[in-house]
Amino acid sequence: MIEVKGLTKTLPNGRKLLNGIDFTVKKGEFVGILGPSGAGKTLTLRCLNGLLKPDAGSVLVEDEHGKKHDICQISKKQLRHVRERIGVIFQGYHLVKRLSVLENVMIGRLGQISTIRSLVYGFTDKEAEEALLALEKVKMAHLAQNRTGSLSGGEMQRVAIARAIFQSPTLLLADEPISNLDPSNAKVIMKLIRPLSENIPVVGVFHQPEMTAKYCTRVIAIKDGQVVYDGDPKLSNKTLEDIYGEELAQMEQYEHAVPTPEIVRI
Ligand SMILES: Nc1ncnc2c1ncn2[C@@H]1O[C@H](COP(=O)(O)OP(=O)(O)OP(=O)(O)O)[C@@H](O)[C@H]1O
Repeated sequence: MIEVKGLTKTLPNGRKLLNGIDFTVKKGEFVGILGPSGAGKTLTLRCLNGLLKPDAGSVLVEDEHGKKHDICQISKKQLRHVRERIGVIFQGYHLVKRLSVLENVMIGRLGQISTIRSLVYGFTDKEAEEALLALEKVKMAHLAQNRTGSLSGGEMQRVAIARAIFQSPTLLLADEPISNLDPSNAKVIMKLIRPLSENIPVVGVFHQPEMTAKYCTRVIAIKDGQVVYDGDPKLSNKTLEDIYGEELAQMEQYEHAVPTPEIVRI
């Protein structure tokens, strides 16, 4: 479970970027955060990961033993430990292109092994097998030895998901994980993320209400640094208009303008 209470972030000039964000996400939930540009979605996600310290509020995250930590208050060392179990999937994948696919998956657990072992990539055969299993889950095991830089965007995101799975996370965060992908790859990624929420809470920032309606179990909308909607992932047109305002027309134009790509396997 992750419990977010009263997150507030204010600029020195008095502008409130986050203005009392509250929500709880339980195991079994895949929550999509929506909202217009500049609403505070990414800042919220960064607070959930301990990358940004709010001025006020708390973020309670469970470690692998089920113990809750307020990541806004704990020491840097404790935060490093908690973050070893927070899987994050990014829009830009964050993989090391010169390494193999399998090595990139193993990076997910580097923080959990001793410094000496990590310096020489000292993983055991059992760990390598587990990494391969993670790759099988995302249907990428056949490319385990390939150079990551040779993969397509959709394939890279699948490797990033395998890396997060190998981390044995207690929480999974996704920062616009499908924004760089064509519609068919975006669906593949959503279908891979959703079952992960059976065992851990999953929270992602998205720009595609049609995708969160289909794959998320719940949607939270943020506008002007505040939660303005929290509930059913299928939003009515009225709610979408309330959330996005004039941006909605641009989004609809964009959706209709995106051609379905031809998939040619080379
Ligand atoms: N370091 C910073 N200094 C000043 N303002 C910032 C900083 N980081 C973010 N902001 C502002 O905070 C607001 C919220 O930013 P955030 O990145 O969370 O938006 P967002 O909802 O993720 O938007 P988008 O969908 O466009 O990515 C924006 O107006 C942004 O310009």
